[in-house]
Amino acid sequence: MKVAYLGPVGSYSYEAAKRYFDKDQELVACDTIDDVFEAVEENEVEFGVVPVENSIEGSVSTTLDYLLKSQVYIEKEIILKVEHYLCAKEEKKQILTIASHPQAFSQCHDYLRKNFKQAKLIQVSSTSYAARLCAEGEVDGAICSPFAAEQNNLKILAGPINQDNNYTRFFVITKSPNFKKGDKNKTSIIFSTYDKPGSLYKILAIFNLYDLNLTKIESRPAKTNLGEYVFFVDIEGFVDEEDVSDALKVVQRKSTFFKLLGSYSVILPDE
Ligand SMILES: O=C(O)C(=O)C[C@]1(C(=O)O)C=C[C@@H](O)C=C1
Repeated sequence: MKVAYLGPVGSYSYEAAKRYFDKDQELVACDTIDDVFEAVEENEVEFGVVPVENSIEGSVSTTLDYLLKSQVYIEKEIILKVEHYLCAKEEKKQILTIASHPQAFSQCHDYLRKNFKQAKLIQVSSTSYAARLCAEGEVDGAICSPFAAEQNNLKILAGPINQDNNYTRFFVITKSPNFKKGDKNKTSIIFSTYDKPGSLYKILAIFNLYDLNLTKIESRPAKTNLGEYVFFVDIEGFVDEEDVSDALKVVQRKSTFFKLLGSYSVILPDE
């Protein structure tokens, strides 16, 4: 079985994939999140692993947009504690350019403002690719994990340099889902509603009626007209539970658009 992830080896997406899949699965590195979704959609791989949300920086919009437009489902959620380090080829090198993923730069914003206000920040597709560029001498420093630093023979100059409580959620996506219940379960949907007073309130009232806890609600542009939105909602509970399935039936009836993204269990971070 093949599993696509945002590569190269040593990205946090790689670490997330390693947490869920065992050695028998072949991990296939992709250059971008778009490539991961396309590899799954085009049946080149059975599964993909993509970052979806970070506790400091919020949602990964590319992932949300693909969840909306592609025919893939969420099979599992993996939460990782993310600790970023500033790494370089040599300890004494002056750091004028630093490469990393935009999410990682945001998660280390305070440290960078304080210590590297003058440095040029170069956004690249993943933290492990940043480590590779640094090893190749393209940039002076990289923000990445200790594992990515080790893979690329980089030295750790400082870290963890991210803000506290830095966690990222990853989804395992697939075209043929096998919704399996675990200890901690969630169900994710996308819906849109009418452009009328109280429409969103009425949908939220359904969750209230069935006593369901929402763990996330976020609006994204529907990409139709300015001011039209879709809502991404995560609900605590599994689709085979009566309250969840009954609530979703009513939500679907009251929505102008409805998509079930999946019902899945969550792998919590190692502390
Ligand atoms: O660059 C990586 O290592 C990734 O897996 C991407 C990503 C992200 O997009 O959120 C994953 C986890 C961290 O929050 C920073 C970057």
